[in-house]
Amino acid sequence: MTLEHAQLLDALREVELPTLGHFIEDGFVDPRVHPVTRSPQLVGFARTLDLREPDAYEVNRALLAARPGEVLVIRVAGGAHAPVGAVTARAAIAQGAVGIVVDGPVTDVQALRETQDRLAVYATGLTARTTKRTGALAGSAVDQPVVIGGVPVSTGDLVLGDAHGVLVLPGGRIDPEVLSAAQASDRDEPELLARIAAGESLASLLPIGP
Ligand SMILES: O=C([O-])CC(=O)C(=O)O
Ligand SMILES: [Mg+2]
Repeated sequence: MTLEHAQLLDALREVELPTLGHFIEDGFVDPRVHPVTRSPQLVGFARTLDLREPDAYEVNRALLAARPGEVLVIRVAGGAHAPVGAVTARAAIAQGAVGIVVDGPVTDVQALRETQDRLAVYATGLTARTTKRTGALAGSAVDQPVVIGGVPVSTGDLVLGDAHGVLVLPGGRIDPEVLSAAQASDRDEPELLARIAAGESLASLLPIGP
């Protein structure tokens, strides 16, 4: 990872996702994929898994492929089986992964919360219906592009997450002007809030046109 790269990741860990929402329109995952853990801001590179069948062996293949700093991004066809729970989460952490995003449910919720400082987990909900050792996917699902909450994701895309949900940046890129505009907005907002709280005229604080 270059220094520039590391600085970008650091900046993305600091910027507020809702601030990026003022400047970016695409890439926000549908809010039905929501945080299951109370974790630090998530920033990492996607490692995708397209679970067309609820095949537990294929989940293990994705875990073996995961690299430090990655986020497992899993689409669950049918949305009824949990591919992630206590064992998966611990294995992901052992591989250095920083998050898991599932378009589908997860399980073992208590265990997921115990490791929430190290692994952010996003999902559509909870279920006790888990994956099975069927081998149905036979190694065909890791690194396949997926659509998660309406957003296409490929291995190597940047995945951001906070308490509000998940944002995907295709190709791991963000327009530097967008990032600096968001950083400036974050810097300026506390003063605006203070001025509103102090009773300053709203007409002078809230623009109503360009
Ligand atoms: O095997 C699964 O489907 C998920 C699970 O329970 C775990 O990771 O512990
Ligand atoms: Mg389990």
